[in-house]
Amino acid sequence: MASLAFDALTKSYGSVQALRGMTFDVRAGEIFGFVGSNGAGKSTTMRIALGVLAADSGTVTWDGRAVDHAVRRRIGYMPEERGLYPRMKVGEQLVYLARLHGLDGRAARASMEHWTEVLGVAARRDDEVLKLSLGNQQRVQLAAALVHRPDILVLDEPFSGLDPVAVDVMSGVLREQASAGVPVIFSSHQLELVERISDRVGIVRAGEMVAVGGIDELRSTGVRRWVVDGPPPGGWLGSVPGVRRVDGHDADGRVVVEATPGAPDDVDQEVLGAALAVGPVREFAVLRPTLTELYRHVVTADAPEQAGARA
Ligand SMILES: Nc1ncnc2c1ncn2[C@@H]1O[C@H](COP(=O)(O)OP(=O)(O)OP(=O)(O)O)[C@@H](O)[C@H]1O
Repeated sequence: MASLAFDALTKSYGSVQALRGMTFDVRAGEIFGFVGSNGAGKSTTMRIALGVLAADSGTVTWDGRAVDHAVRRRIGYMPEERGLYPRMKVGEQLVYLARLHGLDGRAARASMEHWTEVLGVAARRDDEVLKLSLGNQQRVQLAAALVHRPDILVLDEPFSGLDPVAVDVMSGVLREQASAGVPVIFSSHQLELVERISDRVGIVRAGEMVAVGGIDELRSTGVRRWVVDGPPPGGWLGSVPGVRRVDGHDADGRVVVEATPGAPDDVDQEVLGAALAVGPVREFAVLRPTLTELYRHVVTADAPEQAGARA
């Protein structure tokens, strides 16, 4: 299956090392959520794919072939700093961009009409971009990324500042594109949204990919936690080495217990056994972390010196 592969990218801006061997791939037909702290290196990685920036070392390939000018023309890109001409009319601008990417006049016009319709900005075709609200400018920005019918989508924070309806429209468009075989990578700080719409997620820390995988796969790794609805923990929890109670997670008499690093694989059986030895256990279940919890764990654990947060 074709994939957009980032392999061992490094990039420094003067003394700031923004990328330190960034490696991952985005497969055709999937939505890949790209997350990480401010300054972790997401925009830098995306800009390198677009050729807006050059890497110091490492490669970006599409279907095994170096991403060159011809491939880049087939990428739909939404830059973080946005890139529309404020004084140009929405419709003219989209037609212009489509033509720039090789569509003939008729196809460019049809594509502009289609995307302004789908994205709910058809009524604004004759308005200058600067007269639109920020959310509507963003819809136009997505239309600009899609108007030339790209084979690959690279979107830098496409959801920031959108209202919930626009988020749904945008997510629907990304899903449709992925279903048509387009690899879609988008960065975001809205982790619940990322968890909801991504097929796979990559978590970046200080210029490196530190966790990557399907949501379920990621959620089943990392910290092991169980919820126990049984006798008061004071009577049994202290007797099990390798676990601790997670404060602030009790609900309806249930406690949350977490394995500490180095705990044996079967420590869950010991927890259950210890609780049962004291009284009845009504519920004992694996508690999988949310993406937000996982993110906090991965991003803060043994954090190396950050590449530097941007102001
Ligand atoms: N043009 C530049 N000149 C100097 N340093 C830069 C430049 N662009 C980015 N950096 C630095 O490179 C690092 C990575 O920045 P980048 O914008 O790629 O991060 P990001 O993950 O996209 O962050 P955010 O979530 O805040 O958008 C940061 O330390 C940033 O300050």
